[in-house]
Amino acid sequence: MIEYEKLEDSIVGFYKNEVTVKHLAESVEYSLKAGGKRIRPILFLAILEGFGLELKLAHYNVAAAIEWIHTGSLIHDDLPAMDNDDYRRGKLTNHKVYGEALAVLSGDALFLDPYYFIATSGFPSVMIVNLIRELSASSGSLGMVAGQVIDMDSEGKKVPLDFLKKLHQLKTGRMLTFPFVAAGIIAGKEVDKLRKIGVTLGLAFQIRDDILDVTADFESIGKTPGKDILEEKLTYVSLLGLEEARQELQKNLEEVKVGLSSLKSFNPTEVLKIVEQLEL
Ligand SMILES: CC(C)=CCC/C(C)=C/COP(=O)(O)OP(=O)(O)O
Ligand SMILES: C=C(C)CCOP(=O)(O)OP(=O)(O)O
Repeated sequence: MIEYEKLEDSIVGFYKNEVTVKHLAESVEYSLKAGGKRIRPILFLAILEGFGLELKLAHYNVAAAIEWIHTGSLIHDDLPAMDNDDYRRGKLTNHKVYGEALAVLSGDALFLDPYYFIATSGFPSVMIVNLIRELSASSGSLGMVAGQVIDMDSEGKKVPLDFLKKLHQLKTGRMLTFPFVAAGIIAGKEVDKLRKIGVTLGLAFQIRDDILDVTADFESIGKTPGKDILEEKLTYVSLLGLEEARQELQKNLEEVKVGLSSLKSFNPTEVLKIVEQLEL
């Protein structure tokens, strides 16, 4: 059973107890504690359990590291130089409260601290190297950052669906694929198959976010709806329309479910529940 309090302790404990620069710790904690669905760390822990592993502190710490990079990316994504958003997770964005300089540095901390946390997790050295390689490739210039650059370049442009799919897979998909790959590395199980499932889930997740931007209200998403249209963002909805975007979401989620059910020595029940919650 995932212990959600333990997960929260791993996510905020390092900043609360070990970071001595007070306003840095406060700014990072503000964004970490603002809420958020925690889908990436929860997926990671649920996959480990699906393979029959008993969850230990080191697993919770890797889960926290995933949430740190994700939260750092949201702080940077909201900056005036990027999406210029005032609200995130139902609260004012980090730069609105702490100013742009500390917001940039808080994001920097959240991008870099995971490597310290994973390196000191106590896993065997080879496993640590593999986790670090995958996390860097998922979040840096081979993954999320590349996706964000392409996303910014694409504002106001019309491009083929394949291009948008690639963009979504880099910007959002990689950080949702990492929980699958990391769990595979730690459990010593089918990493290639898990990676494929993660890529599909990551794409589905961003299609869902594109749909919610048009259909949801502030209370349910905790951020200003309608921003994609305002900023002329390239989305599944702008390219395909709402109905086809919904169909694409469902198609990808079904593919994920089939993939999960095909894994050997794996109980997919809990992970399937998370996937089903993404249906709209
Ligand atoms: C390196 C950086 C800064 C990466 C940001 C990655 C990311 C997933 C941003 C959110 O996407 P979005 O803008 O589509 O979502 P939201 O609607 O939540 O802002
Ligand atoms: C990748 C995208 C679409 C940005 C938001 O991610 P989440 O929807 O997971 O945001 P939180 O719940 O963590 O706030």
